[in-house]
Amino acid sequence: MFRAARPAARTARRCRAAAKARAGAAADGCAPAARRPAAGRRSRSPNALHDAGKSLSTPVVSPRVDQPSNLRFLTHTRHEGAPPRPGNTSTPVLCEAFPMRYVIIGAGAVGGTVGGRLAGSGHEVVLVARGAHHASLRDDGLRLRVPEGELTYRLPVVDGPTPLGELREDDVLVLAVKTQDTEGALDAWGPAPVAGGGTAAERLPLLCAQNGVEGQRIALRRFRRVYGVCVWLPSTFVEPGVVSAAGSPLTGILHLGVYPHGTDETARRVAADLEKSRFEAPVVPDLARWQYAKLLSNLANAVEAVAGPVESEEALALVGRVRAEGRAVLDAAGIAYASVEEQRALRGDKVTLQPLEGAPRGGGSSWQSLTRGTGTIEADHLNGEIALLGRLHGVPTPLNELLQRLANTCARERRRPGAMPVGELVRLADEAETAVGKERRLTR
Ligand SMILES: CC(C)(CO)C(=O)C(=O)O
Repeated sequence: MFRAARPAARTARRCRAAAKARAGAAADGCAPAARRPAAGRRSRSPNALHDAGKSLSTPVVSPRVDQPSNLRFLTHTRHEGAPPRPGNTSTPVLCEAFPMRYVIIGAGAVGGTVGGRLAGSGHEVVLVARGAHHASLRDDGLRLRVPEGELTYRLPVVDGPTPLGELREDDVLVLAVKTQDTEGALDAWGPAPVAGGGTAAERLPLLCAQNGVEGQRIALRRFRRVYGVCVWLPSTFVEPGVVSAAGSPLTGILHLGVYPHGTDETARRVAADLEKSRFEAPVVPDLARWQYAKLLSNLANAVEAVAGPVESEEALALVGRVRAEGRAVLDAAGIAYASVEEQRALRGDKVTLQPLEGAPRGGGSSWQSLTRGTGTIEADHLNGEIALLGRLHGVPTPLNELLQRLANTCARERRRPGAMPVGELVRLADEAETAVGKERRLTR
């Protein structure tokens, strides 16, 4: 529960002292350095299959949970690099000396990994899950399979905000559900009351750790304080209660920033916590540039889901065409995106996939949706985002439309991933492009 704040002046003094100490450390060259990968390692694609490896050890980790909150509010400010948000003039800024509690809404592959890693570095974490996953997390803890072994985290687990009572003023909500589940999650969490008055939507920071660009836009309709995350985190939902993340030496790279643009103290504090938890977390004023670059890479998700691993020359060539279509659309829309070289330079070998026993990585998030037979898939917000922008800016997108349609059909009909031979998919892609070419000639 939220505790009474100390007198603001005293808290401000403590925070200023902490900031001064940090600045001094940085000047002395003692600031925490970004983790560097071991030299000489070969990076593997996060989408590669990993099914060989060594035995798992099973340490039971007892992260700090339910520790008293030391949170104190310092000042009120607005985020930098962006105009003030209406109604957001009294956003409390949390003093860096005091910890925050992370409420992970959607503790699946990405959410479970982020939550587990934060808990492992001593942060207070609440997991939100439903059904069999909720029951397993509650009864047996979160089992996180990572290159160090299987780590078990016994954390508070809820299926919605009600069991938590009032949310705390130091809560950070991390939305890690798939984009198509965003509305439902926000319906539940937006109106939740926060200690001291107001609702989550009015007062708490909401970080959208999702693929695509739409979740944060949906969120900003309801929440005042929205942050975007560019999620580079190969992870898998193995079975209820178990998630795996094979990246090493880092578990993932999570760019973050204020949505729609800018940075602020909350983003920096979250990033600092993530950087203590095996992530690199650059706080960037132009997050969209990274997110659109990631969107281009996620256009291949549907190819993998529909036709299996993108390994053959045929499949790689098709992905090249699908991404070229995506780039043409972004260029026509005047949307900037980080280049492949810039992304490669930043990521280097920092997130190299290691074999994990008992947790083979079959594929990316769309592949996993088909494997689990969830009945839905993210394609409307990946290939569908390109189709939407194409229609808005007059650029035909036959390949992305085709993939969006096929991926949705596979999900709806609960087909296994890779059900269509890649040759057949290429034939359909050729046909779709030819049809658009003919249509254009006729309408000229
Ligand atoms: C890059 C990767 C594999 C992990 O973040 C991904 O985006 C996905 O699975 O959709």
